[in-house]
Amino acid sequence: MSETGEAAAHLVVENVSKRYGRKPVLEGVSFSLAPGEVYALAGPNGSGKTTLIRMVTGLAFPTSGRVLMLGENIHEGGFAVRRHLGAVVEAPAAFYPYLTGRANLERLAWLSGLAGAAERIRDVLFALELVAVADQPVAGYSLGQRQRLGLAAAILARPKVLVLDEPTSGLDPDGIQKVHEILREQAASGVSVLLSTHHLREVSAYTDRVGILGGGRLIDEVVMEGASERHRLRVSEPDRALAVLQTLPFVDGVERKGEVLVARGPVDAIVKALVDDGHRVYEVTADYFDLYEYYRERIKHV
Ligand SMILES: Nc1ncnc2c1ncn2[C@@H]1O[C@H](COP(=O)(O)OP(=O)(O)OP(=O)(O)O)[C@@H](O)[C@H]1O
Repeated sequence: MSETGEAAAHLVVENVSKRYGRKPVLEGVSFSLAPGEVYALAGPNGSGKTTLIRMVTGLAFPTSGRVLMLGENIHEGGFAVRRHLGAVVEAPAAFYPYLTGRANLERLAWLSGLAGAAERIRDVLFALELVAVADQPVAGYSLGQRQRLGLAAAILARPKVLVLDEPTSGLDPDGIQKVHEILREQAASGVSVLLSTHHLREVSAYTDRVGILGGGRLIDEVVMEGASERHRLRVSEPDRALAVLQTLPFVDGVERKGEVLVARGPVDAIVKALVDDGHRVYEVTADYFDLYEYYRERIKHV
């Protein structure tokens, strides 16, 4: 749950469950996104990521629970709610193949009543590096160009919530970088971004939280900021140091890995506590949090 509180949240998924016939796909999924927050959904094939994304965008209905976008129920609010939403749910997004990329965007801008459309279209085509192909029919676009046009269309009307199912699938490394750059920029300008991904190492650099789906439930939520506050410490008498750290209230988890201790918490205070207790601290290094490794451990027994 967002620390910002639900009143300020751009998106609230509240106890959402989904069944297809008698088959439960999702059960009691809840999370929320504050303005400017990036939330990644991860989970094995078939764990329900696409189903959840389709419900968040109003394309599918929950069997129970609800989805609020800027405080309004997405399934009941009609256009008034959906105008806050930009989404790429099907990859590649559907466009009129015989129209140019620019003409497709013009059509979408017209449908959403966007003011200053020509300039905005120029800007998004530039941002997604599509200027060179903007006036060619979409039928001739590569998969990567189509994917980028999908993202251009999603951000066109300046949504407050951006929802993307696997936004980098099928893209080359440059295309992946481009998409990540755009998502970061969107988040920095206050847009809440929800995406599903199998590429955890790629997104871990800018995701605020990661929800791990398994067996139809949200089995874990990783707060990335906290996760990066881990350090490896090489100390004298690691067993005794471990016992000391375990008693400190500001240490949010500590374990021994061979000859080093891996501790989560404010590193200055941790080192001071050890030195005060008579330990020698030989080495302190930031412990790179490997989201992918963590994810693999978490889903092992699902
Ligand atoms: N329309 C449907 N009717 C019946 N079952 C469905 C339907 N849509 C999805 N499912 C089932 O729901 C489960 C979750 O599917 P979903 O596509 O949401 O998973 P996913 O996490 O997005 O998978 P992937 O990583 O492969 O994209 C699967 O078991 C799937 O077969």
